[in-house]
Amino acid sequence: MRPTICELVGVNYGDIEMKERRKMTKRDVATQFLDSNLTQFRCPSCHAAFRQVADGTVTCEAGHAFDLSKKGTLFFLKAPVTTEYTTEMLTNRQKVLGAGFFDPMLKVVQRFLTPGLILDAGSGEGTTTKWLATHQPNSAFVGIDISKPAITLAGSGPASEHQPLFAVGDLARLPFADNGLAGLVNILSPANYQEFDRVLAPGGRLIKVIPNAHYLQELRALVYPEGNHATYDNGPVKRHFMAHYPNASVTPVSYDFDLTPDLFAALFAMTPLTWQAMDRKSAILQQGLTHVTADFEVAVVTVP
Ligand SMILES: C[S@@+](CC[C@H](N)C(=O)[O-])C[C@H]1O[C@@H](n2cnc3c(N)ncnc32)[C@H](O)[C@@H]1O
Ligand SMILES: [Zn+2]
Repeated sequence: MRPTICELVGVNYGDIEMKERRKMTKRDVATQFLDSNLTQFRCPSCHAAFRQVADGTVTCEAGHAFDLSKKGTLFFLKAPVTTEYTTEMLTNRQKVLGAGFFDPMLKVVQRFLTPGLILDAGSGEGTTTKWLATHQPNSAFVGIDISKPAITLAGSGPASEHQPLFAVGDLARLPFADNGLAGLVNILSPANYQEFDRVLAPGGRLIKVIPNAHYLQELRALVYPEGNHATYDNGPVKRHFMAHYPNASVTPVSYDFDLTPDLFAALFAMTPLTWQAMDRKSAILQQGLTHVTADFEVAVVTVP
């Protein structure tokens, strides 16, 4: 028998033929994902294993039940948490990232990934998770973010062939069993290294991306024309990471990204950085930028 596309690319979606998968709803796709990887998860409330996923609900051994939304997303928090990112900011972030702003950085992240189940911790509106899932088809990806509006956006649009599973959750209380993940990416987001160590398998990779000094420097210069805020100091975040993982390697990634007026407006609207300059918004938008610097450090460690 000829292999299906799923078998050819090696994604663990179970035995479902691709033409059957195309007829599935997003909730079905998420159910299939969970069913195929159920032992890798655990209940975020009581830490018991998940017993089953059926009728759109995943249930733990102790009876805690989590319903899949129509978008195939899960809600793993006790109560919603409000963050500084509004749906409008997240939509603009999706537009800028969708235009490829992070692509060269994500290519470097992808180089360090090994096949298996991979978590994007602090996935935001999901563009990074989807990009990695498409470019690393022999792995399965989960995106977790504490912001419900972010995960709602991540779950929007048609499900792709390599659809990640998205869940609202806290990266300090991850819904994963101990020592199961092949990889954990943590891009411009907060971290909890104790929890990351718990969920990573021996030999698993942690890849943390932090902004470097010149990240968005042209935008910073517009926002703070008089001050010394045009560069960003990643020292505290990097020192904290290196203290926990002294054997980590760090790869700098820096490039220029071209902006149209439309993309510049989206860039201005996607970050809290520009809140300082809301009173000068129309002047800044008129002045515009034709390009902006992307400057990161990609810190990688293989856990023992
Ligand atoms: C600057 S955004 C980066 C999002 C995405 N990685 C990206 O690069 O576009 C930081 C993200 O971390 C999320 N976050 C903050 N605290 C979190 C927590 N305790 N658990 C999960 N996500 C969290 C925020 O909701 C936000 O989406
Ligand atoms: Zn439970």
